[in-house]
Amino acid sequence: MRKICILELLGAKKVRSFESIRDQESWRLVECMVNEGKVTVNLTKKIYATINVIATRVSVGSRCKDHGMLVELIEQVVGKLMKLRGKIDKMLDSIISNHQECRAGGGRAEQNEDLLDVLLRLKDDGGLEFPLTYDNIKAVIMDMFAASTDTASVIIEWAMFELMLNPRVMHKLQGELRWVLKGKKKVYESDIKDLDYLRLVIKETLRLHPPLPLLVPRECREKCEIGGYDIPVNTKVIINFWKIGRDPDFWNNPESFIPERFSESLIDFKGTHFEYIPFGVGRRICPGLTMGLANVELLLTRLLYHFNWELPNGVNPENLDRSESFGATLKRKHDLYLVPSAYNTN
Ligand code: HEM
Repeated sequence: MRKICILELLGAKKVRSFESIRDQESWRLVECMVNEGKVTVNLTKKIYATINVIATRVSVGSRCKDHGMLVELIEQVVGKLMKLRGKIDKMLDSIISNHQECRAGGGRAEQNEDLLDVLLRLKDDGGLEFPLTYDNIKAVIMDMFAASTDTASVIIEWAMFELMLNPRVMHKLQGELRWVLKGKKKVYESDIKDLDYLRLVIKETLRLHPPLPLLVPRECREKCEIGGYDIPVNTKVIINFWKIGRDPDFWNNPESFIPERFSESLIDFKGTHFEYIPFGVGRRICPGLTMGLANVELLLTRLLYHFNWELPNGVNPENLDRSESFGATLKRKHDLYLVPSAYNTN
């Protein structure tokens, strides 16, 4: 299944094929905020809703009549897994049969397939070492929703938080965006390749605020010794990347938000530099890295290029709340409220 994810679902070509979905949904958010004018917005909710719709459309297309309901149920699913399982299962059954009807009528061209189309095609084609069942397919679709929504939205939110706290970085980043994009009325994904500082800002955000701070648990396959302690075989090992990312042995001024620290450095997040593993490492490294970054880069760029941002009345950077919530994903404890004013959108 991991092989299918990497080769068929989450590879660079497939990620590129969803460019128009990322474009439409992040632009919908820009237009909505431009229309609302200069008022305080709950940015947490807006980012989450946008990323969520992108994840849903990418996974099962927009043909699902129960879309809104599905999104709501998925939000609740983490806490109430067993109770909601039956409901979600039914809904996924109905989405699957819609897709099958479409396939029976000739189906979609390969470049227009959503992830569910790909999985159904692989199932029908046969020839897989382990044939796919509908339960397998439903489980993967649920994983795609869950793994792509929280991760990308919390990165964007923490990046916005750090930028409000660090006006120097905000100024430099918006300077880069507006210099490179030279008055464009709308930013596209193809513009993003030239935004070097944006990439450093995302990297630094991932260091201080990794969405999955403890990665996924592992098990020791061999007995070993670490720091004088004997670790028996089969011990569950949890890697605390949050702590590693702030370890003064590896990072100068670890608590400060300094994107430039990555500019002359070869450190990247592909899992070979163990001091920096926001996407994990080894055989279980995140297969959705390209898809996740594509979502983060476009939405963040549009939020920063098309708007200037202020704190709501009465809030100073010093009392911006930085509390984290407890859970598998490192979310903010409280929603982030900011005031956008539109820049160069008409
Ligand atoms: C940009 C945001 C993302 C971040 C920071 C992130 C981070 C991670 C991390 C840290 C792991 C655990 C890796 C390990 O323990 O070595 C992981 C696993 C995983 N991620 Fe992501 N992820 C992101 C986006 C996505 C997306 C968009 C998808 C799918 C559409 C995805 C699918 C998965 C899956 C299926 C696994 C489990 C892989 C396995 O256990 O073999 N992720 N991710």
